[in-house]
Amino acid sequence: MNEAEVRQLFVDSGAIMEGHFLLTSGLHSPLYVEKFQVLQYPEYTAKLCAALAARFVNDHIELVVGPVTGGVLLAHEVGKNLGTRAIFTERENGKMTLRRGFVIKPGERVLIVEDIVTTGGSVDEVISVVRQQGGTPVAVGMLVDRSGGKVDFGIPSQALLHLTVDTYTAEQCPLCAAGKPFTKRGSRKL
Ligand SMILES: O=P(O)(O)OC[C@H]1O[C@H](OP(=O)(O)OP(=O)(O)O)[C@H](O)[C@@H]1O
Ligand SMILES: O=C(O)c1cc(=O)[nH]c(=O)[nH]1
Ligand SMILES: [Mg+2]
Repeated sequence: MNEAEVRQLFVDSGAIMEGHFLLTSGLHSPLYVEKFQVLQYPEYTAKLCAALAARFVNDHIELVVGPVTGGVLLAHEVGKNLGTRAIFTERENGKMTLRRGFVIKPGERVLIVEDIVTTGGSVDEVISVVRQQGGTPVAVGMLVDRSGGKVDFGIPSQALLHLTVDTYTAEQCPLCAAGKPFTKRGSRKL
């Protein structure tokens, strides 16, 4: 899939939403990409993940890790394409962690996958978990990088779709200043 096809899939699925949103980073934004409007179709998830996995076929990936919620699906499908195990991280008392008895072997070469990246904070936390467990974070694969190319994980990264979207602190948010109420969509408890 090329970038235009990925963009069209997100638009046609109704994933691109306008309004006033509180993001997982605590930032506010007039645009939200509701990945599950796309991921609810297994056929689309499979196509996107095949395209993402293709970017990393020469990286000798041994394990794919993604953060809950979308990362569970993405890791599974990308791992299927790469012939690896697939596990996920989740937050415990707000801290990203590995549960469920998941183990990363020493030196294991890990691909981190993520659905939407805004600040890159969630991916950074997953990278830290992988390092703490003794694994080797090799690269990051994203469906959508909405940071305008600003994110830098210190390891190679690839995104299927690049967007540049405004984000604001609550204090600087023009939508707050205009009195427009915000909504919170993701699973993180803020
Ligand atoms: O780059 P960041 O600033 O960290 O933001 C991106 C993260 O926020 C969203 O997850 P969220 O925590 O809202 O939960 P969800 O995946 O369950 O929707 C999104 O799925 C990414 O994981
Ligand atoms: O930053 C976020 O929390 C976020 C932004 C976005 O567009 N979509 C999403 O699922 N999460
Ligand atoms: Mg998430």
